[in-house]
Amino acid sequence: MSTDVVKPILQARDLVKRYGRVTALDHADFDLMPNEILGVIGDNGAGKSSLIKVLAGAVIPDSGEVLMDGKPVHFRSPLDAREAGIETVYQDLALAPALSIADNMFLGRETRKGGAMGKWFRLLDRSGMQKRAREQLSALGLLTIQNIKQPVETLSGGQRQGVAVARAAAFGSKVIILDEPTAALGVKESRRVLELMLDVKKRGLPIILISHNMPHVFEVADRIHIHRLGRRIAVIDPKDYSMADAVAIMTGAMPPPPMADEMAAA
Ligand SMILES: Nc1ncnc2c1ncn2[C@@H]1O[C@H](COP(=O)(O)OP(=O)(O)OP(=O)(O)O)[C@@H](O)[C@H]1O
Repeated sequence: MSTDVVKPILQARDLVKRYGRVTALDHADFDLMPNEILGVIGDNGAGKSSLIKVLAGAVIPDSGEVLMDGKPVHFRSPLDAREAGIETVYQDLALAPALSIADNMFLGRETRKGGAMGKWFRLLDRSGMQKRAREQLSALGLLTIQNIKQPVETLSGGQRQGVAVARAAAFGSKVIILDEPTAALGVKESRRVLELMLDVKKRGLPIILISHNMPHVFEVADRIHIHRLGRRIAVIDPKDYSMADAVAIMTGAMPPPPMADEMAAA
């Protein structure tokens, strides 16, 4: 057996975030291991979004620290987190409906043509972007989206989610955060998005999955972080607990198991 200790790729320690009198994060900890899908569950208002926004650079905590590969990082904006390799797909997806799939994939990160003319006129490298978008979608098995020039508004909800996840996978070099990726989808579309997540994981990118959908979380997550009243109260292996147990821990009806494995990993 290998004696190497696998270290978390992304961590948070002792995060506190207050909004006036509301304490959204109350000394919250977090650990994401390389190459895992980590489910994050918790009741409404437990502080999941606040936690994820700190990790994504969208919220600056009052205190506590975030570490990547064991080193403290100080995200002042979502751009800082993106530059560190963390890509977040929020529920609203932030896609531009009238733009094509390829344009959406490169939104805000357009590549420009080389050569004197290209540089002078800052010409977009449309064919290059389309080629990369096609490669990315096909690598993730999303080839049913046939035409890369098709406007995103003509796609189904599941296909849009696919584009958003493919974009995150294309640019996220370290971590992908998915906030309720299946919330607005039907059964078949949800299935494709869950498969897509497993594909992304197979390609070596860890995923943080925030979801209220227990069957989805239990289906794909390697571990489940349970958040309650602003902090992590447990991390469970879905093989060892039932969904009913997870909900009971989440709502305080059942005491959380000790955090021993987390202590060892830290
Ligand atoms: N920008 C804000 N201003 C004021 N209060 C906020 C803000 N963001 C979050 N809160 C409060 O902080 C607490 C935690 O909210 P948060 O959205 O992080 O929880 P959540 O677990 O993601 O909830 P949900 O599952 O309902 O989305 C809640 O009481 C919420 O009302």
